[in-house]
Amino acid sequence: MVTVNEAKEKIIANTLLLATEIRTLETSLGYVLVKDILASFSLPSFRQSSMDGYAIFHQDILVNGTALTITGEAKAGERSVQNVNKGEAIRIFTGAPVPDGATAVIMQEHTAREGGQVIVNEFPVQSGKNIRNVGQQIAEGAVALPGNTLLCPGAVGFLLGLNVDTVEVYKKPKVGILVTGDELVKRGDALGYGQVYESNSAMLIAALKQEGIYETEVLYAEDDLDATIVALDALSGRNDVVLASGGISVGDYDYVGKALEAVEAQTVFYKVKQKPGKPLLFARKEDTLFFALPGNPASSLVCFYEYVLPALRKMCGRQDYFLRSLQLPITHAYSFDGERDEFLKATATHDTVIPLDGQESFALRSFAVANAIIYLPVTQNVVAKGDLVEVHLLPFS
Ligand SMILES: Nc1nc2c(c(=O)[nH]1)N[C@H]1C(S)=C(S)[C@@H](COP(=O)(O)OP(=O)(O)OC[C@H]3O[C@@H](n4cnc5c(N)ncnc54)[C@H](O)[C@@H]3O)O[C@H]1N2
Ligand code: MOO
Repeated sequence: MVTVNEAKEKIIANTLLLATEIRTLETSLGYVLVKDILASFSLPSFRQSSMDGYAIFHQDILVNGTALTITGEAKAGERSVQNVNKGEAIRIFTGAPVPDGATAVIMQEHTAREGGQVIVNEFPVQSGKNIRNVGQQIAEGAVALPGNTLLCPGAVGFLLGLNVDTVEVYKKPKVGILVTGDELVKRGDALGYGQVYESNSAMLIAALKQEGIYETEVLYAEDDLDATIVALDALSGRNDVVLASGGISVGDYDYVGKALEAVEAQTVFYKVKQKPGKPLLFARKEDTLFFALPGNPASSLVCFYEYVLPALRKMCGRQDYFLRSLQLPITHAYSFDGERDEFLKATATHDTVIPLDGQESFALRSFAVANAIIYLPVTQNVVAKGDLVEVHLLPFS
């Protein structure tokens, strides 16, 4: 039996980076860059107006109400290089190239048009006003995004603006799920006495999708050692991570531990001082990781978020692999006995955390509305209303 922190350390120490691949930018959301990306040209690549108005030479404006002669027009997409001379103005629009000689753009609202002239109702005018300079966002040759950046929608847009069309990223893992339990019934089938609908595989697949992991497969094994070995062997041969659901406790029909031994996966730890999820087993065979998740649905999901998800994120190159953690005051007093740290399903608001009713490991009802997990180590087994507690935010929050 290991502590929660020991379990996390052992998992992270046994998790290696996956291979890399080249992806188009459009399919790279949620992937992590392997190397720095350099800007192959400056952004903006030309001096750009940030307003609709008039491009002028700012030193022409010596008093409020100065009149300038309009000599041309520059709209966004203008391809010819224009020029502004002293005493002149060029009508200009947002995003258009600023004519040579212009040192400021006066926004339209600060001007009045009188025939061929524009009256500038602004004084003094700063040099560079409303002009985006070449390279103001990023200069040619500079690091546009460093290696290890997790690609978000903003990153996709930024890189496309730099004409980057493919990126080298860490692959996402293939995940195999083994479902055990003779009491389980597939959805759609009639539910007999003593049976429950199999829901862990769909729940785990949903949690994987939230991480952008879509290459998943599910195998079912009846409560039988040989069947469990055959299924585990098949899954371990073609996946980076294998999640087993159920059959990991001490009952006569719990075969997952023995089957892991039979497929020569080395147990790194079995059992964690925690509630729920005590019988969690973590094993490794070469680069393949095995997590035997306790069958109780809430135990399975807590173990997924606290242990599996950090490993998956680390494999994909992420450096912030644990759930985001913060301290919040708890809204209700809570205490527990025993020697196991507790994870409580909870609702976190911007300034408090509410522990939910229904913390039993078979109950998913609380998880269905939770956006956070409260982590209470045994050293904090009595908390009063308002005490600060450690809160782990779930990915959807
Ligand atoms: N004598 C002991 N008994 C148990 C201990 C213990 O230390 N000594 N630990 C308990 C704890 S804690 C947990 S958690 C469970 C874990 O047991 P298993 O991993 O072997 O899980 P199962 O027995 O297969 O199932 C438990 C429970 O969850 C339901 N289940 C399982 N799989 C699914 C699924 N895919 N979809 C929906 N529901 C599922 C199953 O029907 C059971 O009700 O062991 C305790 N016992
Ligand atoms: O892992 Mo168990 O979840 O304490 O029922």
